[in-house]
Amino acid sequence: MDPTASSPPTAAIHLCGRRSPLPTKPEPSTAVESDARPTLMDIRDLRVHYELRGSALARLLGGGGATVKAVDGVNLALRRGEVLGLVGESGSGKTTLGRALLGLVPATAGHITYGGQDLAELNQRQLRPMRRRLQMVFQDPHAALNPSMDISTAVAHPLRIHGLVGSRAEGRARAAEAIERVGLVPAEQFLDKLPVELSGGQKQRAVIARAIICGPELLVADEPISMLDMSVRAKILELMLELRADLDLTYVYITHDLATAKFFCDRVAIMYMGRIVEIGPTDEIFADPKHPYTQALLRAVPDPDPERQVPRDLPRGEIADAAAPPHGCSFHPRCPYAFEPCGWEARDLRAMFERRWTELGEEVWERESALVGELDEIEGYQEQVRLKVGDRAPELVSLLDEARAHDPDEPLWRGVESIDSDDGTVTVRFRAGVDPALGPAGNIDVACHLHNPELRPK
Ligand SMILES: Nc1ncnc2c1ncn2[C@@H]1O[C@H](COP(=O)(O)OP(=O)(O)OP(=O)(O)O)[C@@H](O)[C@H]1O
Repeated sequence: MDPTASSPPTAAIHLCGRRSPLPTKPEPSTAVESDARPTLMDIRDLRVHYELRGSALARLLGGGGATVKAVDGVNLALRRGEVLGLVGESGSGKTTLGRALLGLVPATAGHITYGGQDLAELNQRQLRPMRRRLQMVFQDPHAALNPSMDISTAVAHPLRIHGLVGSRAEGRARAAEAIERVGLVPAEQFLDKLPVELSGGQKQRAVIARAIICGPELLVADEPISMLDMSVRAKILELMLELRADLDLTYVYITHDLATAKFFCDRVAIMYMGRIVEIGPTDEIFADPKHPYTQALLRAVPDPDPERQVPRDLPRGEIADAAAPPHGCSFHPRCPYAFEPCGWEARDLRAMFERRWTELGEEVWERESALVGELDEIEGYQEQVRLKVGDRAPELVSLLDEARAHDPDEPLWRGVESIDSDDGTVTVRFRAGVDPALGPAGNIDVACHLHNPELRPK
């Protein structure tokens, strides 16, 4: 099989499976090609890491602290007027990246250049005037509106925060304009209502009115339709597209839902474990995804045609612990095409044994685990595993040979450089891993060694 071909692999990926009824994608609002647009915001090597303190007992014993690399080296030029989708599984870092772009979470490192300033270097006071140009639309419109504040006060709130209105009457008039602009007409019917009196779709319109009232340039919309009824989802996206054209907005659209990303976005960036692994024009990524993870994501989208058989293969592992990301390419433990430079390490050997014993059953597990020993000791990033088994070393070498012969297509074997036995110790050495960087594959940028001419299999 050609690993760079676009046929999707067999990994199963967790995604929101519900599809929204969507109208036909509208033509782009301007004749200017998306990639000819000027840059609105330039993000360079952005990192947002969270230090976890661990339990008091763990700290007492000298451990417990860990770092979650929620965003880990993102480079991105956001173009004025585009809709950029951030797509990925839960925990891939989409929300953290979106919030970092607005200065809502501090960057650990890197640069966010906007309006001639580096947002990553500004403190909260310095960020404040920028915030009216950078707004967020949250997933849950019910939680986003204060239940005791009427709609006109809630929508006008940002104007007051930024000192952009002189009187209450002026705030109310501006709120009425914004409310009408988002399709809540006549505005008088909504101004004095409390959120509880509005439907979910109406509330999200009010939230959008609040987001546009200060004249922003960028809206980060975090799953803005996922909590709404199917019947109103498409209407909210259509409204957002209209607002983009009328108000010259740029959107970052965060979603699990590839169907809406396909409809709504000019470009999509696929995130995995804090990094963008693929980015490019939406149509091209959907037609010919380059990264095995993107291929798996697209394969996981339910097919509306009941006649078409979509394989439902078992997932090959879960998304890894963000506090201990895999070495090299963080997708390699799940990737059916992983090969020599992808970053093999001790815990991949452990995962191979776990898969083997799950497949072959209890008897094999009992016999082989007694020989291999505690898998818990095969942990973390080590370029080699040393298993001290005394005079049973030849048996263990035979077991590893047998495991390879049983499943020669298992990618791990391509990463094993050598298996040696010496003085009662079996040493499994792995090939050195390389961190994949985003590089061009046609109009798409992809972080995968399969597309690196210097590394890909000949
Ligand atoms: N305040 C925090 N403290 C510690 N870890 C955090 C914090 N916020 C996020 N994380 C971790 O960072 C990683 C990325 O989380 P994030 O919410 O950005 O992902 P996501 O792709 O938006 O997920 P979802 O789709 O579920 O919202 C996860 O491992 C998450 O547990």
